[in-house]
Amino acid sequence: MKIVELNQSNTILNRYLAEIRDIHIQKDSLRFRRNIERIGEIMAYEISRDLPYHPLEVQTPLALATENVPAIQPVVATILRAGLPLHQGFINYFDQAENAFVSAFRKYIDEDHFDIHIEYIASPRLDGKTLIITDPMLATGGSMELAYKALLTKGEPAHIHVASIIASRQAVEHVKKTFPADKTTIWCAAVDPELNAHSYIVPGLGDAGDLCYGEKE
Ligand SMILES: O=P(O)(O)OC[C@H]1O[C@H](OP(=O)(O)OP(=O)(O)O)[C@H](O)[C@@H]1O
Ligand SMILES: O=c1cc[nH]c(=O)[nH]1
Ligand SMILES: [Mg+2]
Repeated sequence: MKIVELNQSNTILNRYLAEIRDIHIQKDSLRFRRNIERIGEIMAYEISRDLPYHPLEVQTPLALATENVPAIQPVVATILRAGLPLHQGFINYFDQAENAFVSAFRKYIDEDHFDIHIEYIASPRLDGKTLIITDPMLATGGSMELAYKALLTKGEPAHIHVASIIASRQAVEHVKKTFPADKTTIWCAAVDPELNAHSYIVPGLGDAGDLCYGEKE
């Protein structure tokens, strides 16, 4: 399975990544959401390199020009709620994309134990399409796996791009085990080494959903 770790290259993405991790800057929730959206735009640009292309003739005021443009538009799926600003970044670039939404949230049984609940799915048919599943945090990988399984009820995609901003090493291994190796690519801005007892990514950034939209009860 191909795994792309974008912070291994020096680009402006690393500035936005540093800002969403920063305990002081991340308190500005408008900036936090906008940084996540900007990272989504950059990830969409990077993933666009992997799409099929075909030549398109366009009429300029002076003559015909030919440009190679993406031959397909992906389906951009996201996991509510923290995925929303990342999703917006993706569709800023893939502006003709179809969209899918899945809800997944951790329901804690006690401090360190939780079940993941999927209660909502809205998706087009996925057969033969390129599916991008976006979620800023890939901690255990459980939400991503369950969201993918829920999306499979809408058909079998031809290719799957898993796009997360911060993934734990453990979650990358989990996706490798639970997604089809021959047609899945993992894209992340950073791979972090650990999970804590609460299954939060360390160093990570904290709770992405709460930082975007406030604490939930
Ligand atoms: O890899 P996992 O261990 O499943 O954890 C990652 C999930 O946790 C976060 O969502 P959360 O459950 O906090 O919901 P929220 O977006 O409503 O805050 C995040 O956006 C992922 O969906
Ligand atoms: O580190 C983590 C893990 C799950 N969800 C988050 O928002 N952050
Ligand atoms: Mg959350």
